[in-house]
Formats: sequence, C-alpha cells, structure tokens
Amino acid sequence: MRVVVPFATEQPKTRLSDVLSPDERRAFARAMLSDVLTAVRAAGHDPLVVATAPLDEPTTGRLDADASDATSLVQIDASVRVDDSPLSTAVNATLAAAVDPVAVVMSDLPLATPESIRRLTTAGDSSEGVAVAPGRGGGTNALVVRHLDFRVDYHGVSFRDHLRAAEAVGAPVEVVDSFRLSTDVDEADDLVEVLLHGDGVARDWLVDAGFDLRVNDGRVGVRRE
Ligand SMILES: Nc1nc2c(ncn2[C@@H]2O[C@H](COP(=O)(O)OP(=O)(O)OP(=O)(O)O)[C@@H](O)[C@H]2O)c(=O)[nH]1
Ligand SMILES: C[C@H](OP(=O)(O)O)C(=O)O
Repeated sequence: MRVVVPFATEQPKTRLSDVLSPDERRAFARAMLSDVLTAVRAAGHDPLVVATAPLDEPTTGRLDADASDATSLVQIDASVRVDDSPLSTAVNATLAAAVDPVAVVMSDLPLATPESIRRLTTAGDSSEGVAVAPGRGGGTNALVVRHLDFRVDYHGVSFRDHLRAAEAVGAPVEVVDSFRLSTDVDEADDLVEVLLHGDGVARDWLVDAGFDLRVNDGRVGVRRE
C-alpha cells in the first residue's frame, strides 16, 4: 500500500520551541521521520514523503550522515514529493489522484513499529472503508483511506471531523486503538514517551542532546543537561 508521510521541512515542531532551537527542531523532526520511514518499510510498504521543501537541500542545519551533534540532519533516503500547500490540501491532492487505497502516517510518530503500521494498513478492510488512528488531544495520527470520495481536514479536532467526513460519504470507519500510533510528539512532555518507549533514531537523538527523565512528585517530565 502507498503510505504518504506529510513532512514540514523548514519550521517543524514549533511547540517544542521552549526546549529546542530552530536547527534542533529541524534535526529532531528528521530523526522522527527516519523512524517512521523505517517502520513503514519494515511493514512492507512504500513510503512517499510529501514535504513542504526538498529534504536534500536544507536551508539551515548541516546535512550529515554521521550525525554527531544536535543540529546535524539525518539523511533521508525516500521518495519525496514537494508540495508547499497547506497540510490538508497537499494530502487531499494525493487522495484525489489515487485509485488504490492510501495510508497517511504522520512523521512525528517515533514509536511507530512495523506491527502497528501493519495493524493500521489491515484495518478498515471493507473495500470502501476508512481506518483512523487518533492522536492524543483530538488529532489524527494515521489514516487508511479506501473510499474514493473521502478527504482529510487536519487541525482542530480532526479525529472527530474525520469520523464525520467518513459518515458524510458513507464510508464505514474502524478506529485503530494503538498506543504507538496515538503518541505524536508535539510538546515537551511528549518527549517522555520517546525516552521511555523509543528505540530508534529519535530516542538516540534526544539522549545525545542531553535529555533525560525528570522525576518529581507529580507527572514525569524531561530535563536537559
Ligand atoms: N506536507 C506538509 N506537512 C505538514 C505541514 N504541517 C505539518 N505537517 C506534517 O504533519 C504532521 C503533523 O504536524 P503537526 O504536529 O500538526 O505540525 P508540526 O509542524 O509538526 O508542529 P507544530 O509547529 O508544533 O504544530 C507532521 O508529520 C508534520 O511534519 C504542511 O503544511 N505540509
Ligand atoms: C495535523 C494535526 O496534528 P496535531 O496538531 O493534532 O498534532 C491533526 O492531527 O489534525
């Protein structure tokens, strides 16, 4: 199945600005993308990155296969389509052109595993269905679209909006209940999950950048050396 991975190349993860510089956010976003692409490929699928700008011509940050500091960019070896239109417009262009089912998997899911991707791509297996993996907080972290008329509308409470959109076109919905797919990394506290449950490039990046768990009386957070 074709798996589309949207990617904001130039100014990603602004909600991590409190803990990461702009160059670090670019580098960490690429590390997460790398983990997602690895999981997609290991699940037997062919990823297409739909990026706002080319991945091989960074405007800032250093492209370095032996990434050894927090602003070196991990090399991404994947098919890339550059489309600088807004997220939903870019994804919908892909859906409109598709004749076969398409999966859309966000690039900020560094806990994704081949098993969780396979669960997604085999869900909603009716020929006209839609499978939705919600993100925490109302978003949509991954989708499989088999209905030709279904279109995405990201941001806001997109999980609820996508259920309604599926209903509007008569597409049966399966909700994919997956810790690994529901964990998108948006805010500093989400880094806890990557440190605890990740085992890929993104976790290594955080450790190299000096992040560790911060244990107080309340909820676990992160601290940086
Ligand atoms: N192609 C494309 N992908 C996008 C765009 N905006 C976000 N993405 C990707 O969509 C997914 C979800 O992104 P968000 O968490 O909403 O946004 P973000 O830019 O990563 O982070 P924030 O700046 O903190 O909102 C990630 O895979 C992003 O890389 C866009 O305008 N175009
Ligand atoms: C793209 C957006 O991501 P969030 O801002 O919820 O992380 C969504 O899931 O609708």
